[in-house]
Amino acid sequence: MARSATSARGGPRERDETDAARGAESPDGEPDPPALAVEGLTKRFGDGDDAVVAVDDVSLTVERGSVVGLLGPNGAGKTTLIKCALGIVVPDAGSVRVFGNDVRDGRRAAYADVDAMLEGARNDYWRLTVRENLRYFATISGVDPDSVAARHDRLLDRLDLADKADTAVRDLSRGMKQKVSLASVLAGGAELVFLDEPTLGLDVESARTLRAELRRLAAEEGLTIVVSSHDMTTIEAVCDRVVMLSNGRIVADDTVEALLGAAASDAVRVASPDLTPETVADLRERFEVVGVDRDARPPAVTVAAGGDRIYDLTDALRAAGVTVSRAIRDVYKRQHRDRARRRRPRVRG
Ligand SMILES: Nc1ncnc2c1ncn2[C@@H]1O[C@H](COP(=O)(O)OP(=O)(O)OP(=O)(O)O)[C@@H](O)[C@H]1O
Repeated sequence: MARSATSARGGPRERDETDAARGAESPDGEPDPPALAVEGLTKRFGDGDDAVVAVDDVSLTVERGSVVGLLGPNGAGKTTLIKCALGIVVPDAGSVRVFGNDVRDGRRAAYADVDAMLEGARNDYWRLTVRENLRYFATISGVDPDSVAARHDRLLDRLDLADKADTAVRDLSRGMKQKVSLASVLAGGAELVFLDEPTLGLDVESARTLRAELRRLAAEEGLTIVVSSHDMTTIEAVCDRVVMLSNGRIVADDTVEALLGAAASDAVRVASPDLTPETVADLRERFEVVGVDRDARPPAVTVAAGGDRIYDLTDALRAAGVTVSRAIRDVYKRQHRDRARRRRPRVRG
């Protein structure tokens, strides 16, 4: 994947650390609008038979202070969705509101508190030291770097980079460079941060460290984060909520616990008002259907689809026009436990 970078923030403005600590309610007592509200977003690339609908009528709200994961296989539309949200790619249809500001009414206001790391990296300046990079990115974000010096110290400390603060980035390991990328994105005090495949290219250990530090930073700094990944481990470790994309559409939106728990248990109980006997029959041809609950509201089907098979399942559901309301694992576990108990032979003494 190409290395690219962005600063989605608006033009220069005076800003200090008190901005970042804004409350969740406006002075008139009205609840603040969500950090991100995307409505009916569609983006098509190409024309005719070659056209690809990368993002297909996606609506999504991200509340302030939440950490939301966009999960899906390569080509699912995660990067395009993020680029549309950032105004880097112009959608064919739909609207994007950032902290209540419609981006069509003015990018500067909408993106003043937003920053992003795209496609796994940010173009840090390898000849500059770590701290110089943070000061540089704060400056181009419109923030006086001296006013956020304490924040930079804290970031370096949290990311275990303090003793590398005066080292040129080119002399750091791949994992450390990635942490500098993350610190650079956070250097200007953005409140809404998009991280597209933040652990891309990292070895297992570095990825684990970055995930843990990201989770901690999100909690400590009260950030709103949208993280995209094809890797469930990253989403599971960092996010509260997961939005699963397949072929440009949202096929599931639930807590990480519910959705990834379902995948880990090798089965998914899918509830949807769109489930019909025909859909279930189609699913039986490709998957092991271990339970059908037609009387549930909405109806539900439990399908064996562990690991990457969950992507096949979401594709099949999407092809059948089924939008998943909920996916959970406990019912499946209970069913199996009960079935196993029924099958267990009695041992006579
Ligand atoms: N600039 C472009 N021109 C043409 N097609 C594109 C362009 N950008 C993305 N696409 C296509 O749109 C679809 C979604 O791509 P996108 O990069 O958004 O997916 P993704 O989920 O981020 O996957 P990956 O992790 O592989 O980047 C893919 O079929 C991709 O080939």
